[in-house]
Amino acid sequence: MRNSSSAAASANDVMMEIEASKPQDHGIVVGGLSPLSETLWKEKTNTEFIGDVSARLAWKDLTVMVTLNSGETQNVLEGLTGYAEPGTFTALMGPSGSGKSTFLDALSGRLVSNAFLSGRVLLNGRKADLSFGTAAYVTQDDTLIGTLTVRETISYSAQLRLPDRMPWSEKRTLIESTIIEMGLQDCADTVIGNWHLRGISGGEKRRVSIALEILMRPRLLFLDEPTSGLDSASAFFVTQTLRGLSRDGRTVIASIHQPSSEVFELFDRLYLLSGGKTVYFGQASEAYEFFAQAGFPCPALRNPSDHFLRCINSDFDKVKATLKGSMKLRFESNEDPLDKTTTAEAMRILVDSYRRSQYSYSANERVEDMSKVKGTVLDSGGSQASFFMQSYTLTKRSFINMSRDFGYYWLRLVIYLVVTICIGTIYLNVGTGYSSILARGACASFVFGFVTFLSIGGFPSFVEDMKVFQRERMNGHYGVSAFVVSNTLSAMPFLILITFLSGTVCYFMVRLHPGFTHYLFFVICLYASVTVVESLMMVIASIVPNFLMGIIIGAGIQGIFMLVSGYFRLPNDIPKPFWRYPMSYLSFHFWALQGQYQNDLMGLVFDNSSSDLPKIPGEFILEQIFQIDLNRSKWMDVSVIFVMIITYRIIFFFVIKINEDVTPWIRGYIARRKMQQKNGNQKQTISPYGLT
Ligand SMILES: Nc1ncnc2c1ncn2[C@@H]1O[C@H](COP(=O)(O)OP(=O)(O)OP(=O)(O)O)[C@@H](O)[C@H]1O
Repeated sequence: MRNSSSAAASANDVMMEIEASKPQDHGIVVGGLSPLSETLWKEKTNTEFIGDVSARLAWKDLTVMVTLNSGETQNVLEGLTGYAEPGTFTALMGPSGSGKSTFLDALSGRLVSNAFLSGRVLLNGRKADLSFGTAAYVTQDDTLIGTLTVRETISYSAQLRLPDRMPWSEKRTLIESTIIEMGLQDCADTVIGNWHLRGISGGEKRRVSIALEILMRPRLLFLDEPTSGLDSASAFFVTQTLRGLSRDGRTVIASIHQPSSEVFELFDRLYLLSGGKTVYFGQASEAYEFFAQAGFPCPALRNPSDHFLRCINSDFDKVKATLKGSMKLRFESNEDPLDKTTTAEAMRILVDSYRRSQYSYSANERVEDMSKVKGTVLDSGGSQASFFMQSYTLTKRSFINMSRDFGYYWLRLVIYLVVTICIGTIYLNVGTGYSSILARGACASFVFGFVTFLSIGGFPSFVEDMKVFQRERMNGHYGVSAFVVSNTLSAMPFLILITFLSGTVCYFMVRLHPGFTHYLFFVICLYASVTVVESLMMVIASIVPNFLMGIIIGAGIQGIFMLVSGYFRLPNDIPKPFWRYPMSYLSFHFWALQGQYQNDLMGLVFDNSSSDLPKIPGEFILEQIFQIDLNRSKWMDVSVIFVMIITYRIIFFFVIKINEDVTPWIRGYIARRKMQQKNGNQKQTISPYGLT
């Protein structure tokens, strides 16, 4: 009874959360905030909160210039002027390579380092730095965690970003209302899907990606080709959802590739780009008229968006020329003006017509008006959750993912067990005869060399983790340190389980040195060795995000480390420069073998029962045959491996930081230098003023 009333209450909350942001009249709601959105935004705004947190975005004379490797510069966007208002859905269209993605990147502050922006981008009349969370940005690819359900994906994202002090009931209301808003109720408890789990459809995945970004109730939403790769019904559903989001007073800008006529009808405004220039900006419904006035009316029965793109896609010129050359195209008399002129010429006419048109004039006027009105400063600054909440949530999410993904650790556990059973049967009850001396050495070398090497198999999963991290990081969901901490902690239980089980099988089948501490050392050393390989592979994944290249590099590094471990060549015989110092000391195999040899042989006596040959103490073998320094404790050797794990984790942290902060700066600097040198050579000057 109590449960059902609380469920009803929470359902009411969810409906209130949605209802409050629905349009009240026939028109568009501006700044209509639900109760929870209002709480969130009150904390985010720098200026006095006046209830209106709508985003009015205007851009004037926006030009983006990129430097190419040769030092040449190229204008990708040229003098774009326009605006996007709350409650509207602006579609950005243009042929491939026309600059749509660059335009979205320029507006959202995500331009790559060799691209330079000039002109103004104003948010609510103020110069805006839109990076990290002020505006939400949904990228083209859906990098989601395949093992989580839709509801879990959104819930974890909420816990990662919503303030810690917000009660769970309120967080749940936001999560449920987001699920309803994106039409995901039917698949809320279905997994996203991966290589071995059948999951939700492509259109649903796209809606989950959008749901994650609207969770924090952003007022400005950028989407890069949200409908590409979807069938017409899914594309229509996604676009309809975006239009619905805009009707809640949000400002939505999306680049759309080849929309169907149903999808086209959902656009409020259309920004048509070709070769980086504005072909048309205005009401989507007035675009027909503009094209007709410019001399390119849309023929009856043709999809308007197909016609617009046909008029401005210069690739058609090349296609026509090729077909003409091969005599495949017969020219019949046709009334279509496009058949009488080249696309390049049509584009020139359209760009000129737009520049002189009423549409361009009124866009300029509106931009001027918008830049005079100073509104609320929208600066969300990304996640509002504390470092501990972020680390805890990421650890939990990552742990659940690892436990559900068969390929992450379970498969490795099976392989480890199979391999260690093989080792166990080959070295079964190895004994203390003379021949067991080399057998013990070889067994240790194989376990700490090849068996730990198998950890490389986790690399594809690390790469997937890095992709999710990069998307979430770009959108300001959490910090790098929280990611590194969670990544380390979540793997720990699995690695302990794998090494404990396989180490135990191997230890007792081979019957290595008897005694609990010896067994414990063997398992700890195996755990440390597998963890250090994982840490090394994580560093590689952060530098080389391609899994084939990463596996090859990881295998190469481990092969070299194995070579100098002291088994294939005895420590004192390894050439001193480079191989012994520093390579053997950098090799974790070296420390693992030194420790395990001591652990196994010290205290044992080897004899040969069939002859009168002398008994050989383990200490003698260690010093004289394996060249082990007995003054150093085996625990010291294993400690060195733990220090290596920490060092690799620190390197991992810094590599991510360098990738984020230093590399773009260096690339930008190089691009600028190349540009300056080129200009110097050509005795030209490109004004650096206004370039950012
Ligand atoms: N950083 C850059 N360096 C060099 N060239 C660039 C850079 N960014 C964009 N370009 C070039 O600018 C043009 C526009 O690229 P952009 O990705 O913005 O086009 P698009 O309209 O989004 O294309 P698509 O629809 O195929 O994704 C392309 O020719 C591209 O090669």
